[in-house]
Amino acid sequence: MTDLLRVTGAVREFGPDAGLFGLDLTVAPGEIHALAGLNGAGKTTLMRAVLGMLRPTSGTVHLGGIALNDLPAEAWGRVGHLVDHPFAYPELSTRQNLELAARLRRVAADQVAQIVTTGMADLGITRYAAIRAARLSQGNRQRLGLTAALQHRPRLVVLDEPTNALDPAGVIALREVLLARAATGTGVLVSSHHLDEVARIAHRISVLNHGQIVGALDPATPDLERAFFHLLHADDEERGR
Ligand SMILES: Nc1ncnc2c1ncn2[C@@H]1O[C@H](COP(=O)(O)OP(=O)(O)OP(=O)(O)O)[C@@H](O)[C@H]1O
Repeated sequence: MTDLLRVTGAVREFGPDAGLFGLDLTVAPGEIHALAGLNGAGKTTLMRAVLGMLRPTSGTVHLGGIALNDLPAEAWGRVGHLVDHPFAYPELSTRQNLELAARLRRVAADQVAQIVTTGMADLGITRYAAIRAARLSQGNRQRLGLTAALQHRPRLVVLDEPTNALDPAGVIALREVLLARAATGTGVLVSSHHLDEVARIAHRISVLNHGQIVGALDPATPDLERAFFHLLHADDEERGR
């Protein structure tokens, strides 16, 4: 089966210790692949490279077997992402923002209302449908961004620290949506600092350190935190740090 995402040898150096340094990664259909790593390890940079927001100086990114440069515009309608801060027009309501997001993802006009209604219910923001984005709390703004990333039922989902600012109910709602989507073949690349939460949803956890994947964690490992630091320390020792 073709991987929904394949990154091969991605390099993008910002400095001797910052960027991506020959990174390989895949996401298969139905797989939730989590990235864990300390601040500055390169998780966001990797996601930005995957989404064409920055260009690796070498290496390749393929989505559904097609190189990023050759990807037809409509293929982006099968991708959903939330990287950096959730974007929303402050003067538009939650529903209006989501309608726009759906149209940008090429959802047919006669399906937009239904998709937005279902998306808001999935992430628990229906009661804020008529509220202007400028008035939303940080967590509800995050839910709006997540709904925009997920409502059009993309085949590949890329989420950078999606539980940021979410309350426990939001964390559970997101978990349920991601698990349900993966069960129907969606591939998910997700970064998080919350190893316990990652362990609940991920099929695979890759650990990034200094722009490289230095190992994998088994989500069923009882003491994930310990295993995570063990991998990091072993890598740092190898690098002589
Ligand atoms: N556009 C840029 N110009 C220069 N340096 C950059 C740029 N983007 C990222 N970096 C640097 O690359 C490194 C990796 O940053 P990145 O944001 O990918 O880390 P991260 O793993 O997502 O960290 P965090 O967990 O803090 O979000 C950092 O040292 C960062 O300062």
